[in-house]
Amino acid sequence: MLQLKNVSVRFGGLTAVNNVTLAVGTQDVVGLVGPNGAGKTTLFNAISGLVRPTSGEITFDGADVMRAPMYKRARMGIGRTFQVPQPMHELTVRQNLAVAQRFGTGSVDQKKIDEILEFTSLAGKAARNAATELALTELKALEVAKALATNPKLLLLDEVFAGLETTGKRHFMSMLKNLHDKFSVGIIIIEHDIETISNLCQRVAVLNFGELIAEGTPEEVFRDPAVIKSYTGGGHA
Ligand SMILES: Nc1ncnc2c1ncn2[C@@H]1O[C@H](COP(=O)(O)OP(=O)(O)OP(=O)(O)O)[C@@H](O)[C@H]1O
Repeated sequence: MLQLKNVSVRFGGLTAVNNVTLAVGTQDVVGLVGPNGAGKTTLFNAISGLVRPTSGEITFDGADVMRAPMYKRARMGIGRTFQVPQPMHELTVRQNLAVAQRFGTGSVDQKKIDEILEFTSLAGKAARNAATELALTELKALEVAKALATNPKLLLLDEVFAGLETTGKRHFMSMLKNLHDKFSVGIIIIEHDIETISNLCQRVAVLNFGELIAEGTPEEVFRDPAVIKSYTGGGHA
């Protein structure tokens, strides 16, 4: 469904993503890992339309999306979260979901919003101000809820576990484990914790200095010497 072919993103002299080729289907839950600065978020930005690749091809359900703006990609089914939660200020949790839903689908469906609020354990917080009245775990859940409200076929999750305490992490883990089945979405998840990735994903892709250096099952990838070297600061594999 998502197909990247030789995608590169350069910022001036820096190549943040280098010639990446990757395919992800609706049934896939793929972990995207790699050291800090490896290009993971930039790759998400390229897929969701926040940055334009310098070269390469991106197709979604067979359609070329390289020049499509973010909202068009959202309407085609590419949803995402941001590393730092970005609730819309002055709006309640429910209103945040309604805005996200309109962005992604063109209309508002309160029944679907109720379902998402329930799934993300935010039903009791629906009337709260999203920017000022939520704890970090709830803000992170709202990021996922907003992405779900856009009705994605493919969901890009950017470090949703970051900063959470053990209980919050456990809660998120069980939510994400059900997410794929409940909403029939493919998932690409950026996450640093190897155990979390191994728990959630059937496949892992590893970036290092913008290059895809390994792809396979968690067992295969995390014992690959090139991957271990990249994680232990060995630089270019
Ligand atoms: N808008 C930008 N302008 C210039 N350089 C950028 C921009 N966005 C990212 N970069 C650079 O591109 C490289 C890749 O960054 P990116 O945030 O994609 O890495 P990452 O793998 O997501 O890192 P982390 O795990 O720390 O979030 C870094 O060197 C970063 O400084």
